[in-house]
Amino acid sequence: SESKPGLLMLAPYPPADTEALERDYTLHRLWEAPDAAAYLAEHGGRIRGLATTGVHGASASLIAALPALEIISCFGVGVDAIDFPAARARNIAVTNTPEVLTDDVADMGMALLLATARRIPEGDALVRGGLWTTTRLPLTTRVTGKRIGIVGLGRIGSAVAQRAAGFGMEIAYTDRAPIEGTRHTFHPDAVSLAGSVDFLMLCAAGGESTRGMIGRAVLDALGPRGMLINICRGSVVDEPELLAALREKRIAAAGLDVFLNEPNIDPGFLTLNNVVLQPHHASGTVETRAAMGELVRGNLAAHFAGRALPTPVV
Ligand SMILES: O=C(O)C(=O)[C@@H](O)[C@H](O)[C@H](O)CO
Repeated sequence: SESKPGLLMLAPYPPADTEALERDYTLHRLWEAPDAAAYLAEHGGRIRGLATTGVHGASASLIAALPALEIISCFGVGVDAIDFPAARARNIAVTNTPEVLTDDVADMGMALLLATARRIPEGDALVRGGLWTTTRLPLTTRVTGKRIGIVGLGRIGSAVAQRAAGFGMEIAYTDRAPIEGTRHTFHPDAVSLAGSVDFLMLCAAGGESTRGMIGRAVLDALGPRGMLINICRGSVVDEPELLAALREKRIAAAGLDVFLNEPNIDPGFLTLNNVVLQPHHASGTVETRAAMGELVRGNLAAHFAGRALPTPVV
């Protein structure tokens, strides 16, 4: 039997995190297996832990292929890629990395909002292209004092609100229900919210309950001067509708860190000049990824030592 618990990794972690895990676990790197199904058939019975990411999660079929699985530890706060009914049915613990990434993700939200409103990538391209002597960047859109609508006033949404307040912005939000103790204006749905703001910031959890919630009605309510920022999950947006709204200028612009089918996103985004694109990197700072790695290891170590889990997903 393996002296160190078998740990299956679905996607590479930062090298320092993989090295640290290697010390305490028998690592199985599924992405290196030429035939994943054959690999799981051979080694699945010895896997007690599963190390996932916010994007590479645990399906019901993968969980079924791991009869000895005890814990799923996600390198990320978003657990929409994990099949919870399948995990619960086997009493498998699930953990994630909340809080440590909140500030960086909220910072990316404001960075995308400012880059989109002030057309910073276009200005950068104009100067690099040597066009400054002949071309003027069109006048852009003010952010300070404008109205922002936050879809999902959780940890990240609240951190965005805090930053938006620093820009003197008027803050409104929608969520499943009004949030106790907040002074921001509540809207019962995203259409009503979008109709009353200049910027719509998406900070909702992914998964079935929010899939495609930002569709044509919300985009048309946001309108031809409105801008959409997405720092949560591509699945929250009806992407073909977003592409059409951007092409037809039914909304002014968008700043996007997340998409459907990452990293093979819809090529329709690549030719638009009214969208700022990022490679799902909102938590991608040295500081935050190190803290996320520590939490992943902390949860695994606690589980295998029979201690309380630091950040269980309940
Ligand atoms: O936390 C999440 O849910 C994320 O999506 C991101 O912080 C990570 O980039 C992702 O988990 C990849 O590791």
